[in-house]
Amino acid sequence: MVIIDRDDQFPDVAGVLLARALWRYRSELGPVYLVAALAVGGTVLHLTHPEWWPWLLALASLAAWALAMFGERLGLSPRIERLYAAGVVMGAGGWLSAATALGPTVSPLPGMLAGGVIALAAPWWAHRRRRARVRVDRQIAAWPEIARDVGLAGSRAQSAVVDVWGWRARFALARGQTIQDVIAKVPAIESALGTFRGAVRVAPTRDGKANRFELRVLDRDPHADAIPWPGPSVSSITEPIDLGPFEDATGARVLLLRRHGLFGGVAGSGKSGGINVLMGNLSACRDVVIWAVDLKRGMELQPWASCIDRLATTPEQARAMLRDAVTVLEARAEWLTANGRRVWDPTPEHPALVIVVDEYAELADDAPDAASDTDSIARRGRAVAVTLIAATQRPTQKAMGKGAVRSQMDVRVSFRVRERKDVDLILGQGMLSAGWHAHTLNAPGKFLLSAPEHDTPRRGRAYLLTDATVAETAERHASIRPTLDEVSLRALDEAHMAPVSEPSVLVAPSREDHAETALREALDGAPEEGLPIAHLLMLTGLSRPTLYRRLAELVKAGHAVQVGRGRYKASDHTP
Ligand SMILES: Nc1ncnc2c1ncn2[C@@H]1O[C@H](COP(=O)(O)OP(=O)(O)OP(=O)(O)O)[C@@H](O)[C@H]1O
Repeated sequence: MVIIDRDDQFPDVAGVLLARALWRYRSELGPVYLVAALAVGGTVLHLTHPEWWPWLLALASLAAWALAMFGERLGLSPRIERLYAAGVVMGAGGWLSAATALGPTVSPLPGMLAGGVIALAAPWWAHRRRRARVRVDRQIAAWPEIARDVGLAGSRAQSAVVDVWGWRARFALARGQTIQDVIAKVPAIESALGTFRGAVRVAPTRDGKANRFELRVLDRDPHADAIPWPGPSVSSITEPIDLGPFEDATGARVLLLRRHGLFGGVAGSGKSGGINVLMGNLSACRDVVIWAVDLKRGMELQPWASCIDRLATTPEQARAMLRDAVTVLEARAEWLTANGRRVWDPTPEHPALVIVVDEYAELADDAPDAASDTDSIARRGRAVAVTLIAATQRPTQKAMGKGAVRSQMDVRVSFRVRERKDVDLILGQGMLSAGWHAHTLNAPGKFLLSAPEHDTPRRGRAYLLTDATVAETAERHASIRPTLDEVSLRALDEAHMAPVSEPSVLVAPSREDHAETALREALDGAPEEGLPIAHLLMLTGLSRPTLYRRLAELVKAGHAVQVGRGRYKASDHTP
């Protein structure tokens, strides 16, 4: 409000206000300014240089042609925008040359000017990007004030662009301010800019300068629709796995070699979807053996069974599997020491072992005595490429067991959480206040990724695998799954030999001495607890990889079952 008393210089103040309004609304008033410029220009040129009209016409035609052909270089990317710009230039130039030759008041020039302006101004006023640009310019102009109000005084905008989702701008920070300060102020910035909640993103600039940041304000959510999985992004565990795109369409790629991972989020937030993306990629890697624990009776991971070397669906199986994983870990560590090596480099012959545990809390509840094994894997698994991926709703210390498992998780993927404090639980202490607002994720599959190479909160959306995609992918990848290496298998056999009781039915090779028949007979005659690999090797005379491959095929075909701890029997056998 402006209060003017009699002694004030009213015309001055009104003039300033009017000039300000004319400047502030320059974009909306653009067509009016053009009409005024044409009328004045036409009058002056008619009075001074009426013979210039052919030049003006030629110039307008040339400019219109250039805009139509090369307007993209001036930022007029859509064809319709280039044609509009060319039309305006041609219309204005044509009118100006006519007014220069004949005089602007000669009929029908005034009518043409009025009609032309109305026709061309309508799309100008309605144009979405122009209006967005104007809004952005105003918000950027107001930034010094906004910055002061939200506690970032001294920061300033350097550039801004409007894009399909909204706009983004690059800012310079005042001395001593950091990007973490900005991230912590995101809700305040959203309020000051008048956006909807969750519309503002803050990220480092591409050059990585500590005193710069990029602000992104979304009008539309790039993650509004589910994103179909495009297929595996890796063929080796040594490559980073793409979980889904961030909002700028770059992939949320994360390396899982020598890293343990935690996937957290409330029921229905898309954890299992995230695990499916992971399984789709891991199963495509020839240098990974996958073991999995799914105590929901295999509901989630069963569709991947043909790619999973060992699937535990009961607490006993899980306990045995984790004990075996520690055996593998120790054998590999010994082998590394004996061979003067520091780390286990995964290859198809020496694969990494990744153990995926769905709903980790059930494991901690139903098999609490496995805690020391998970603890060992978490602490000592990295060098020997034995890693743990846990999915859970709330990774409280109770849900994660008593050990150090949670603190050892290097990769954290947080889907939506119910309460703010759960952010720190999944992503780590202090992450909520550092701006990792997983409680604001508003659709299943949206996640925040924290890993050594991902240290700022960027929203991703996991790819979605349909049931048909899972079935088809699992079937395709089943044939390329590797078996464990000799070092690990030998250690497992040795560990299993000791407590193995003799089979209650003695199984002899068939009369034809055919390995295949021997294997079927051995499985048929196996005791309830199954026959160990060592016995099957002895009975069939097959090489270890062939035996494993044949067993996997028999299991897949439903002729044999893995009873646990490297023991097999026929699926329909009667001991
Ligand atoms: N990435 C995604 N994109 C789109 N929709 C998804 C995505 N992930 C999951 N959904 C949808 O959300 C639903 C629940 O997802 P999901 O079963 O993965 O959740 P969850 O967190 O594993 O839940 P629970 O803990 O109960 O198993 C799915 O049925 C699916 O329709």
